[in-house]
Amino acid sequence: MKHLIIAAGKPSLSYAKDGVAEYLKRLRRYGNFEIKHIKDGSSEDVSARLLAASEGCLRVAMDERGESLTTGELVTRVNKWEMRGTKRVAYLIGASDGHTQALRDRADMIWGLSSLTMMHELALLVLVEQIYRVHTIKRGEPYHR
Ligand SMILES: C[S@@+](CC[C@H](N)C(=O)[O-])C[C@H]1O[C@@H](n2cnc3c(N)ncnc32)[C@H](O)[C@@H]1O
Repeated sequence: MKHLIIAAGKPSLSYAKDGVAEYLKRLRRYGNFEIKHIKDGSSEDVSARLLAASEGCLRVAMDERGESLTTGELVTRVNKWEMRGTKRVAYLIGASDGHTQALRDRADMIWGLSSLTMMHELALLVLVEQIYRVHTIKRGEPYHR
């Protein structure tokens, strides 16, 4: 299953950029992971671009008001998607004013990393760390302890 992360705006915080690059590098040996940065703008424009870029994917809208999962529950969710034959999952990180209702309505899941509002680049970093953590758990590797 391919994991595609789509985020609005180019990364500008060097520490977040470095962290994301590090986890993406580590993830290489676990499968197919990609981060796509789309043009920033209003919620309407960004949500429309996120929907277009995630066509055909199982959509996970990242949102602080979303469902809260433990890492173990996330492993179960990823396993379930794989067992159902999902080919591509897209995690959607929104603009400064968040996602539109139209995007929420078309999401298969709305996931909150915490109930704190984070800058989109920090949300991206926490997201890739969790995706990395999930894959080390699936392989029985010690990182997750
Ligand atoms: C600055 S936040 C937008 C906050 C905006 N006020 C809202 O109502 O959604 C930019 C993006 O980062 C992501 N984000 C920020 N905090 C998050 C969290 N705790 N969980 C999941 N995603 C988060 C979301 O995708 C959000 O659209």
